[in-house]
Amino acid sequence: MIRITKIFTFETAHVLYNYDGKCKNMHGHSYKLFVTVKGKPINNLDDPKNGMVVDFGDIKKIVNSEIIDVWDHAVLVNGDSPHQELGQDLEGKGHKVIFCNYQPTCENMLYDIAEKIQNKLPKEVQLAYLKLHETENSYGEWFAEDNN
Ligand SMILES: Nc1nc2c(c(=O)[nH]1)N=C([C@H](O)[C@H](O)COP(=O)(O)OP(=O)(O)OP(=O)(O)O)CN2
Ligand SMILES: [Zn+2]
Repeated sequence: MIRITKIFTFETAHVLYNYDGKCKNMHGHSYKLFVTVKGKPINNLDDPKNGMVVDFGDIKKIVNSEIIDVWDHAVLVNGDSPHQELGQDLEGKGHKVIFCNYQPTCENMLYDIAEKIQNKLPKEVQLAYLKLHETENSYGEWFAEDNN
């Protein structure tokens, strides 16, 4: 079994409803996301993907379409909180708003990312690990063995 990792960056704003610190204010991060999948490398001379667990390019397509294209330069708001109104106001003024059904912390974003990616991976490949940096010094991790 081999693990392979692809790294992504995206620029996203968020606002934490009822948080007791500076992040109750809308602000942005240059998020850095590490996506690690595991599987057995293909061993077949006739397969163009010979030697690969999965083509890095295929991971890129999945993560881009599920996460990066959706969240990049958007603002994440907790749609299950009074911030729903704030989000609607911004959206009405032409801004890109993502209404989450959770508080958009690093932790909850990881759960969401894991669910979205797992649903799209080929069946012979498993999501093994995610790491999401909010800042250079603050990050969360998701491990398959903790969540399956
Ligand atoms: N457990 C969590 N704590 C905090 C989260 C979070 O998602 N999970 N988020 C925030 C803020 O959104 C933001 O990330 C600020 O975090 P923090 O590390 O406190 O910010 P700094 O600017 O001090 O970061 P440095 O990298 O240390 O400069 C708050 N807490
Ligand atoms: Zn933040």
